[in-house]
Amino acid sequence: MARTPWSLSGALRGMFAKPTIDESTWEDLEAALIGADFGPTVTEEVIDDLRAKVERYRTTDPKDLQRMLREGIEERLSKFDPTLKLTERPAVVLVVGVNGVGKTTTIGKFAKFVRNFGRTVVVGAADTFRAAAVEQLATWAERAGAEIVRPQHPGQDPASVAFQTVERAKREGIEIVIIDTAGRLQTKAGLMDELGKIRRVIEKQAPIAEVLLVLDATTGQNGLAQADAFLEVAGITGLVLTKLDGSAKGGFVLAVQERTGLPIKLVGQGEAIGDLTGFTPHVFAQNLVG
Ligand SMILES: Nc1nc2c(ncn2[C@@H]2O[C@H](COP(=O)(O)OP(=O)(O)OP(=O)(O)O)[C@@H](O)[C@H]2O)c(=O)[nH]1
Repeated sequence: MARTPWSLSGALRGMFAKPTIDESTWEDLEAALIGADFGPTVTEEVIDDLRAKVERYRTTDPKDLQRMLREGIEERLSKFDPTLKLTERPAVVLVVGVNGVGKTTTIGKFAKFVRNFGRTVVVGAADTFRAAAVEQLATWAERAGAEIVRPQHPGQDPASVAFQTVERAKREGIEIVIIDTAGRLQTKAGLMDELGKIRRVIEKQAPIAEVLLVLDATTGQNGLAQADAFLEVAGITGLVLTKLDGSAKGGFVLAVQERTGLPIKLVGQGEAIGDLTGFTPHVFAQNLVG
């Protein structure tokens, strides 16, 4: 498998090349985990757990340590359920996040992702203040083979666009609804008002299946702070990590789930329409640790 920029294999190479586990092994491991944005708490827990296992199994072989690290990370990642719940018809998905994290691109890729499973899709452009954003979304929708509902005039109430999108899905029997929302909201109260209103008008017609928060993996745990307001008010059901292809912060993937208590459901690793996948802990742990 191709090496990813977030793989630990480079940082751990020296350590696993040694004949036996010694004190410097633990120092190298700690530096590698901190460098990969696992954060101090997770790093300490992972190392304590590994030290205990090394002692219990009386091993001195770095290869065993590598396997135990991989299994330990997989186990922690697997505590969260990455399955998208899209069984309702229509299944309404709200997509939220701060500007620039890759929200529009993600919606385009996600539309394509569900189209690949043979589902019909309509996208709602409820980020109504920027005409350019609506056009960008329309381009992605077309590429994905999805319908789009646009605002009838700039600045139209986002909730009314969301309403019209769900209405159209019901009228035309479209299976999946994806609603784009504005990322540039100044205050938590403003965010709460706008998202609250969008939710209420949607729920008059259909339950909301998923609320996905998009996060940029290159900003890692620092970027998470910007999304705090969404975490507090938006009723998030899952996370989407974008730009993992350009990120050295593989540990963020574990840290973000544990810090938010929310599962990662989708991962973006490139700018092309096919560069979005579901999240599989086993595959991720394998690529991360080697
Ligand atoms: N390498 C890489 N680039 C990505 C990925 N996802 C998005 N991008 C890029 O990130 C930039 C921002 O993406 P947008 O989709 O416009 O982000 P947005 O959050 O909608 O931003 P606004 O439109 O400003 O709200 C674009 O240049 C995308 O091509 C990814 O998974 N990998």
